[in-house]
Amino acid sequence: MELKELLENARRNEALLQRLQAFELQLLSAQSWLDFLTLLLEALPSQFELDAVTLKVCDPEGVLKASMLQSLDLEQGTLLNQIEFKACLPMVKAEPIAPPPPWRTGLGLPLIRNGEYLGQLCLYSSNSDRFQNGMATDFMQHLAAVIAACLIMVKQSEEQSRLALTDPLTATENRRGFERSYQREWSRGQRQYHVFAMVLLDIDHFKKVNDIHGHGTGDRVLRQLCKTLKGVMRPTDHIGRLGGEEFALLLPGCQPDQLEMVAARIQQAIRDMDVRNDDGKQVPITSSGSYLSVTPRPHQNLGLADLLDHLDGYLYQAKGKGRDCFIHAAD
Ligand SMILES: Nc1nc2c(ncn2[C@@H]2O[C@H](COP(=O)(O)OP(=O)(O)OP(=O)(O)O)[C@@H](O)[C@H]2O)c(=O)[nH]1
Repeated sequence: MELKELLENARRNEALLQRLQAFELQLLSAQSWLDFLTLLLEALPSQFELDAVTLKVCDPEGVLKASMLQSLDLEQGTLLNQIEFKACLPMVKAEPIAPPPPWRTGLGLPLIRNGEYLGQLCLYSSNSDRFQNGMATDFMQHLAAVIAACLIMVKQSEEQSRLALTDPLTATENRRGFERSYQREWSRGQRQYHVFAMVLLDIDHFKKVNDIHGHGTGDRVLRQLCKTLKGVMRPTDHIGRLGGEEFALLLPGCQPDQLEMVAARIQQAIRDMDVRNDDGKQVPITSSGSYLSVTPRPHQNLGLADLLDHLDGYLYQAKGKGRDCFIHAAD
């Protein structure tokens, strides 16, 4: 190789190294799946002239997928189309791989952290010279090591955020978590003219349950209630424990004409709960609630606190009507 060519190669490598280092720094500051996956699946291909990047991850228990689904909202969830979640993956080396059509060349990079094989990053190009057998892959292996470390860090950071937004007794959203879901649903509703429903419900005479049967039974009622609610609601619905025995439900896409039926179903499911006290005796449970259909409009902002205040007035009426009663919180 001539000197001029060698110098030219060295200059190209130096420029690539600098771009990789800048990219790695961005990756290291990612704290959410959205940041991490956007960098990996969108910024990486555009900054390094790749035609496609896919990620295969070892996820035998489905924990990673659940974490990503929970963190990303519906529109951001399209990022997951570029990820394959596998129960187990064969170990690969950092080397060119056969690309799926229409790509001409590909490079597979193993993601390994502390000896644990986490998955594989696949880079594809339509340039037939891009990835060739025998090529040096040390820069890219360094990038893969940083990606593997970031994958673990983001997973931990997301888990901490999830815990901060979750009620420990019932594993439903706490007030902060529910506030976040509400904000997201409100924004999505504004963009897509989506309607959603809100229900505020409260267990009747819960103080008596605690007083007569003890706090252990009271806690069991709360856990059973949330399990029951999950059974009659859609997986995309939200349950928030606002405090004590008061819960708010957010049902995206629930049409106004279905809401009364949905509320009646929830009320009946709570009546049908089979909760036992410490002596195995059945504890009858009823609840009261209020419900409302919400249509977010552009340039309007109805905060959760105002909406809950509104629902609370009707919940108070439902209690006044003798409890075991759900009321439509019409304007
Ligand atoms: N077991 C248990 N009890 C709780 C928890 N959080 C709040 N509580 C109890 O819930 C009870 C709520 O009582 P009240 O607000 O008087 O309501 P209520 O007895 O359900 O009466 P109505 O709502 O009017 O039907 C209180 O006794 C609280 O101590 C909890 O995490 N576990």
